[in-house]
Amino acid sequence: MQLEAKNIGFRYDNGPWLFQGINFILKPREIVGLTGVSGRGKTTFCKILAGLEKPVEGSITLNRKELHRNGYHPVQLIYQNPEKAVNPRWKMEKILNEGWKPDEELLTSLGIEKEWLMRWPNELSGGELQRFCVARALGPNTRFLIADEMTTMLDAITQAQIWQAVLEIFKKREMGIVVVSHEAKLIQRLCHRVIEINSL
Ligand SMILES: Nc1ncnc2c1ncn2[C@@H]1O[C@H](COP(=O)(O)OP(=O)(O)OP(=O)(O)O)[C@@H](O)[C@H]1O
Repeated sequence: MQLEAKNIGFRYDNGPWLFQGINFILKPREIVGLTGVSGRGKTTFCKILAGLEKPVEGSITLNRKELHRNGYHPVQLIYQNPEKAVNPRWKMEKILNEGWKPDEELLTSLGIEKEWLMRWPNELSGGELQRFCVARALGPNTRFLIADEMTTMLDAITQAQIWQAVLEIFKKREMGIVVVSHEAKLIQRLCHRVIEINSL
């Protein structure tokens, strides 16, 4: 099982190319850091990897097969801002169970309190909301996780708790993870290798 980006090129509308000719392979049990100057297209590349944006050139394959957007996607993306990733008209319980039903053990390891399930998204802090987005993304069919500044907005304790829970699942399930972060220390601590988007 491998996630492969082949010869990827992208530009918005008819604007300048953000990047071209990107080749990248992510394997199970691998954590890869993705860095690069702001605005070079890290988030855009993450969206392409997760099938949320179509590349203008090249292809994304999982086990050499093209990915389709119907059903639960095996490549899950977590953004920096959880508010943008949830439906504000749904209560947290519905948001959590959108793709699968996370078990108690996962909820506890992510520090999600039962009482939060009955709230609306705007009744939770950013850190509390992000825990839900992480739980939602870690369904049994997730093979690759793309963490785009996933814990950037959070304090050090919440950041550590979330990463500990994610790393446990990473080991159990033999997933692959891409970590986008401007924090050199976090990248150094988590990643087996680091790539720069400009040099891909
Ligand atoms: N929907 C869009 N339409 C047009 N341009 C866009 C769109 N989304 C992003 N861009 C532009 O594409 C470029 C790359 O954006 P992207 O968010 O991928 O960069 P990034 O490397 O992740 O930046 P940062 O590190 O600041 O998050 C930016 O110049 C941005 O303004």
